Amino acid sequence: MDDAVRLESLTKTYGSGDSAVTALREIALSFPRGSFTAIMGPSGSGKSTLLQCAAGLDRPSSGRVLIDGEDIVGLNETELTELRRDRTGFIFQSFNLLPSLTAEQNVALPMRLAGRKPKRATVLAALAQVGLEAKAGSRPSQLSGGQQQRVAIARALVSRPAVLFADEPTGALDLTTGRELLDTLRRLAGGPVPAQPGGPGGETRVTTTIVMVTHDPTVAAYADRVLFLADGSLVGELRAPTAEAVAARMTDLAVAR
Ligand SMILES: Nc1ncnc2c1ncn2[C@@H]1O[C@H](COP(=O)(O)OP(=O)(O)OP(=O)(O)O)[C@@H](O)[C@H]1O
Repeated sequence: MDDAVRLESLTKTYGSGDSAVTALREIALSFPRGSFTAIMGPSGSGKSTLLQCAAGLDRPSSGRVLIDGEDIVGLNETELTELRRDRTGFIFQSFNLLPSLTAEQNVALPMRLAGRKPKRATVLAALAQVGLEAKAGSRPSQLSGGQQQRVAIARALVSRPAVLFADEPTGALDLTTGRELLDTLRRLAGGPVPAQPGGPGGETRVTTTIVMVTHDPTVAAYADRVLFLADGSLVGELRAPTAEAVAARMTDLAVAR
């Protein structure tokens, strides 16, 4: 078994009776370890619902979600909390860092809140994974937006999760900063990163599995696979995507509606 995450016949319906909305229909998908997948689709197609169900933040109506081979759908609330803390990481458009804490303290916070005392070396290693070991003592106000999002990634990685879920992770960043962040994500997933003059390099390779929702074809093109959703169903996939090919598929989906 080398899937970090597997979805089997995943269906999610909100509400009931006449007002029922089926947000996901029988989705079957595998996310191999070390893969970087983008999920795209028109507004309301089920992207966020898929991410939330796969991450154990929401419960599917039927079907299975396997993380590291374990079905998480039958877990109780305590077990789900542990799963979210130990086996999955989540990053959002907003960085959600505590302004009064240093980068190092922000990264350590989830483990501390869980009553654990993370080793300093573990926290610094997570910061090193995102190229920020030199900023461990900086507070968010002393960091750029891109650096703050990297701290949020390090915080998500500190428990060495099986998978990192990202919902519009570059949404609050300018173009250049967003690209740097996507290069970081691609490096974490073990993919090739184009050489950048003066950019970071030579760091240890670690393999993370990344599942990212985005509206932007340029952002999706950083992934090694793009999945397309429409009306809750999986309607296509592109491997080794280019921004142009992704944009063309999205136009086709909009026309088909
Ligand atoms: N809590 C909820 N209660 C009822 N319906 C919901 C709920 N959350 C989502 N939906 C519905 O489920 C469908 C899928 O929503 P979802 O947010 O997953 O789509 P999305 O592709 O992420 O959209 P967007 O790109 O606009 O963020 C939509 O029809 C939405 O209205």
